[in-house]
Amino acid sequence: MRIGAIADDITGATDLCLMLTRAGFRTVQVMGVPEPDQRLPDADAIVIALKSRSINAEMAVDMSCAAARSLLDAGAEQLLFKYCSTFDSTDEGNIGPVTAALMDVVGAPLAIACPSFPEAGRTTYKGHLFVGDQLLSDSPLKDHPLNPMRDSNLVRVLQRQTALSVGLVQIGTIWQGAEVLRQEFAARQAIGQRILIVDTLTEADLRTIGAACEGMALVTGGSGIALGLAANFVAAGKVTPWQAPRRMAAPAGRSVVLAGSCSAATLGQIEQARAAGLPLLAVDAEGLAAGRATAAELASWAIAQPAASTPLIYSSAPPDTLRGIQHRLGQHEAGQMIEATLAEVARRLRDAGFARFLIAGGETSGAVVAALGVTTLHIGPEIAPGVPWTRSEGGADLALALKSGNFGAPDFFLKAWDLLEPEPVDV
Ligand SMILES: Nc1ncnc2c1ncn2[C@@H]1O[C@H](COP(=O)(O)OP(=O)(O)O)[C@@H](O)[C@H]1O
Ligand SMILES: O=C(O)[C@@H](O)C(=O)COP(=O)(O)O
Repeated sequence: MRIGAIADDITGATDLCLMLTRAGFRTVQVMGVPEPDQRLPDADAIVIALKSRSINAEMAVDMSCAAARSLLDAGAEQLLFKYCSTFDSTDEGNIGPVTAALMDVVGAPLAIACPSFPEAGRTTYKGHLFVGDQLLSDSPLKDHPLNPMRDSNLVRVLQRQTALSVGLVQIGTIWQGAEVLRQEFAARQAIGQRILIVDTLTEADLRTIGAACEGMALVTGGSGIALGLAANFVAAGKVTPWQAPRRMAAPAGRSVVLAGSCSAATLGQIEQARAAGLPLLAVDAEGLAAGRATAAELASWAIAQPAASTPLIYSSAPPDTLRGIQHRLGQHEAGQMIEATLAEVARRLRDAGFARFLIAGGETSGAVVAALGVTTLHIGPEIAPGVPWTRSEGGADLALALKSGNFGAPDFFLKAWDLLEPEPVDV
């Protein structure tokens, strides 16, 4: 194994798997911290998907370190800690505490923090994160249900989370190339800086940063950073690039979309699906809390739709509605209740013969996949930047598209299915 990665949520993990696959790596996604006797699959990269983004920092540290140790035991040459390209975290963590703990695990004196993913519009300039043309703090991420991002200055955000000294390497240094950047890393280390936010505007910058990180035991960032890291192994002849298939064989069975993301992209995708005439059902959060609505009813509604249709069940709500629900039910309580409900719906639909699931939302996907008993995902074709089709192993045999709430074009819920082939075709 060349790269062993720990992702703080499941859609982030599939995003990273797709990036590594694109770079020619045979990549497998494993769900949760492996059991001590669990043999990890043979692959160029293994990505362990955790659900550690929004939990308490101590638990996130424990899980991440355990995952790191299992990757190192399985021979990983370089560790990557993958978090969101919008740096989703709170003042308590978990990016800072997990980075610091992983640095201890591998004995790294310095780590970079590079969330940028220019292809998805995430860039960093003078340490400020942009989402498209907006500062992070002006973007829809300011209204995220669990990790509202209201400060774009990543040095400031990260410094609030860790006692380690956080520095910034600006774009001008990156443009001087990998060798100068490596010297800059050494100079920063010499003055006591331990974690460096690195500016990134383009894919070329990611490649330069990746090249400068060759041989570093630990790198942290979004999926974009994997581009350059993987290229190092290919250039060194350690990985023979593999061409991923453009379509994927999917098990026979009905299709459904379950959306628990309240991100602007998901809200737009729901409206496009509505306009296209997909059968749609909104989850009544307050009804669930009061026992007036149940997962069983939601699942029965989907089962009753025409077999050839793709029903869509969503809890997604715009910021004002969301704030009202959270005010009445509690932020985490509401989130967990909805995650548990959509997970239960998924389990019931699987039992009723649904085999093709499109799930919108990282936390939502984590809850659904756990409920379905899936342990491993094989990466299939790219639906949109950051979102591949996957096929499951462990639990039932399913085609799963796990969409980060923020990703995908408005017609994502309509077009994703076009990449699936009926069996038999090799995955
Ligand atoms: N109507 C709602 N009211 C309150 N919380 C909600 C509602 N709909 C979804 N949520 C919660 O918001 C969170 C969305 O996070 P996530 O699934 O990671 O989406 P994203 O990928 O957009 O970040 C989940 O915990 C989900 O249960
Ligand atoms: O890096 C990204 O933007 C994604 O890979 C990701 O982590 C998104 O998280 P969710 O929006 O919670 O799915």
